[in-house]
Amino acid sequence: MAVIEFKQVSYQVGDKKILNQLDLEVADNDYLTIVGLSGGGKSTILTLMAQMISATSGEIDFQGQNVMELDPVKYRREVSYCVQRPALFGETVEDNLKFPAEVRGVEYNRDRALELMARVQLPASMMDQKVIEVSGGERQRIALLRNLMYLPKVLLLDEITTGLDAENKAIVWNLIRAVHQEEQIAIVSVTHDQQEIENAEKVIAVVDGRISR
Ligand SMILES: Nc1ncnc2c1ncn2[C@@H]1O[C@H](COP(=O)(O)OP(=O)(O)OP(=O)(O)O)[C@@H](O)[C@H]1O
Repeated sequence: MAVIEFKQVSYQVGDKKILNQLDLEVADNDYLTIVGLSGGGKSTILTLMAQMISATSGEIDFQGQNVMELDPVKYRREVSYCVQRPALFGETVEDNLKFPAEVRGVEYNRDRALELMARVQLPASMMDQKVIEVSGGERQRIALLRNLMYLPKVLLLDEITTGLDAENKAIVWNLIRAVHQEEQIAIVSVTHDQQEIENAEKVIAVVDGRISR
């Protein structure tokens, strides 16, 4: 079954057609990699999936229901969006891992946070580290853990390993592949990374706002 489905989705700003009558399906356990030249519309597809913006025309469904009819707060818990060079919140690393519990009004699960930290090779001692003191690679890993404290149905990744070194990239991809396989989370990843593209399960190329087949 499709977890996200685009039906003839267009996105236009002024006279500029950014996406043109796009049909696209993300199945329950897909790992979809979106590629294409710069400016083709890849990030726009992700921001539409994340409901940061709304389609100009057409319909986007989540598990068979029009997203326009769904509660945006609940939707964002199911469809989680991670960007390149994400901002960290609060003062410490742990503030970021507490945040998902705070917005849900539930108790923070420190064991879960520590388990995730270990999976991306961050020591427990880093919990108290100030966010302004973490490196770019650490920041990307911490932000990704924030997305995974509560497992979404779909994880949207916008060039999240761009600018990271090979070691950091491998750590990040290992966790993503693991949650995809173990927890059956659908992944939609926009990338220019050659290695990621070579290892991709399903690739979609976007050219001038359309899927090129
Ligand atoms: N709000 C907006 N107003 C005007 N133009 C926009 C807006 N959002 C996106 N665009 C334009 O739409 C096109 C597609 O942008 P998008 O960011 O989706 O491309 P992309 O394929 O992700 O590119 P890149 O690989 O460089 O990140 C670009 O030409 C961009 O300038």
